[in-house]
Amino acid sequence: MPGCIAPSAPAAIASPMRRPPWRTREIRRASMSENTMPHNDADAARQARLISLGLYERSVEASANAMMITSAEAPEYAIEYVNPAFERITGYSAGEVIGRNCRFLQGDDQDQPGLQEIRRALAEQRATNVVLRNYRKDGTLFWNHLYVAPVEDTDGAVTHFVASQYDITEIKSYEMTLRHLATHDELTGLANRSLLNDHLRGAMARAERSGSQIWVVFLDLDRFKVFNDSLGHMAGDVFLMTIAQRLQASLRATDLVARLSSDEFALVLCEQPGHRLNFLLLERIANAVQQALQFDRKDFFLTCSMGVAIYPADGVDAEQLIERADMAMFQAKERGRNNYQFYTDAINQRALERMQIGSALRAAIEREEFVLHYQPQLDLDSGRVIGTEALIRWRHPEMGLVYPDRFIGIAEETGLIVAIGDWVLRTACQETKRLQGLGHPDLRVAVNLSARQFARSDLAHGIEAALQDSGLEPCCLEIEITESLMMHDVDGAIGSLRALKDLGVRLSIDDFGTGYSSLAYLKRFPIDNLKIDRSFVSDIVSGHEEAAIVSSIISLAHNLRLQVTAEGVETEEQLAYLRNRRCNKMQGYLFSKPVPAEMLPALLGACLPAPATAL
Ligand SMILES: Nc1nc2c(ncn2[C@@H]2O[C@@H]3COP(=O)(O)O[C@H]4[C@@H](O)[C@H](n5cnc6c(=O)[nH]c(N)nc65)O[C@@H]4COP(=O)(O)O[C@H]3[C@H]2O)c(=O)[nH]1
Repeated sequence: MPGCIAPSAPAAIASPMRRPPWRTREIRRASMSENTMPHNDADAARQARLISLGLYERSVEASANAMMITSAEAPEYAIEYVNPAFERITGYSAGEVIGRNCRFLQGDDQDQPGLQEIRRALAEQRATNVVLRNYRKDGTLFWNHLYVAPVEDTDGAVTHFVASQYDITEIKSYEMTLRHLATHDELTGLANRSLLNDHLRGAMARAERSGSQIWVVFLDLDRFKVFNDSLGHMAGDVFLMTIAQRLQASLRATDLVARLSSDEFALVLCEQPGHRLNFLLLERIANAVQQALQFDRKDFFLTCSMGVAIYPADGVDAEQLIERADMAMFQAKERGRNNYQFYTDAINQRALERMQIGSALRAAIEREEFVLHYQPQLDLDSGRVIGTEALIRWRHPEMGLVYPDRFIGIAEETGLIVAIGDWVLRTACQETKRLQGLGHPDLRVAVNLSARQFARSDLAHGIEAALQDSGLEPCCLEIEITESLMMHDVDGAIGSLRALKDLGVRLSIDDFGTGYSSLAYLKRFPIDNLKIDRSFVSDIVSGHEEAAIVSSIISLAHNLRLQVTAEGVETEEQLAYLRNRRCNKMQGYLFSKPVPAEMLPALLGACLPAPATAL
């Protein structure tokens, strides 16, 4: 049989034979019937006739499947007969194989579970079937579904084994293709999440035995979406394939790289004896990602953020390790991207809080737990309040007053920001209209818009509805959009801004100076106002660089006929500096913190002190 029992003595080489030497149970019965059974037994007579015609023999010869008959004598089980199909499939002639044990069909590939089953079946003289990897004479692999059965003589003693072989290579390769598809990412050919989980579980079992560590790295490409959206999906695919190859090239063969979703990858790094895992490996990975990517004969550069969870310290099951590495990656993103973070309990705590906030936010909309505070904005020439900025707060039943930095990002991720933003817009318009009726007819209000709101096609329609329902004049509403939000898709932003401008509302760029505005774009945006970010204002008196930036923003804005608002003004010195540079408006704790709507009337009549001597 293929692969049976190691020979101890050389096999007796029988002469090549074509005649099958067996008698199966039926044949035996039939042949007996010729001599011993009554002539009126029609079945027995038919059997006997078939034998006399040599039909069995010729059928075996004609079979499309390989057939082989071996002696039942251990240990060699020498081949006594092979049919023409065997010769065709294996490439061996009958003369080359007769007398040999058939283990040559497996070559060096002897460690196959099927072979052990065959050995057992031969020893126990019973039938069995197994699948084996066999090799043709020219060395090529074929998958063999082998069926083996004992053949008895007239006395019931097993004298031979007969084996029929089915070449199932095609089915196997189809099966393997299906398995590959089910466990690999189609675009990059990397492992997918299911293979990652299996691999990680295996690696953990090995690491437990050897007492070594595993690092699970969650890697996310920074701003990949911007590239994908602006250059097109073809460029995105090229980048992903290149990065997949680079990641694989920067790791060892025992490590694994998987692609989890569009621009997310997971790496399983296993410690090898004498080589501790260390941060240099992470730097090598970051460096591989950072190399120039080519598309359309141009160079592009991407960075990545990574989170690391360590087995066994940070978790002992695969899903948990991946999840914790993901949390750490999120922290790396929050810390400004292009860096890596190791998982800590504090990160877990933050992630839990984010989850709690996320689910509580849903209920907050229905329970009307949000409230707007308003921070006055003042004209620096007259010193008078000309408007306010509406800033959302959440009156959480247990957490108390929650500030937007803790929940706006989560609302943005979950999509709840659309409903929240709509509420802010309507409430700000209504409350401002009410204040106008209290003797401040020109009072304006500025409202922040999030990325998701800005991306909605019905944005202008929503704003128009809020204005109509409240009765507020469009010129009294200022929409604030952050600089980075507009730079993601400049042409799209220009289109959306024009639609808003057509309504008659004022437009302002928030946090100006923190993004990466190309100043060339600025004049293409139909905007009215630039708000200088608080981080520059806070250092204008002490920091030369910040002062120079603020000065340049003001003159740039004036050249483009835009107004400028400085936010976060806290001191008289800052105010004096801004007045001196002819900044138009200010907002900050120096005059007032954001206050509830009820407290605004008392502030609206107040004034900034008159300018002192110029700086
Ligand atoms: N240290 C200091 N801080 C000052 C001073 N003057 C004003 N601030 C704070 O600076 C932030 C100004 O708002 P922002 O830049 O639009 O930044 C806002 C805005 O981006 C976002 N946000 C607030 N309300 C909304 C909203 O209704 N919708 C959206 N999408 N975002 C909002 O949350 C951010 C933070 O809001 P707040 O916590 O209210 O923080 C406010 C305000 O309280 C000052 O003199 N010193």
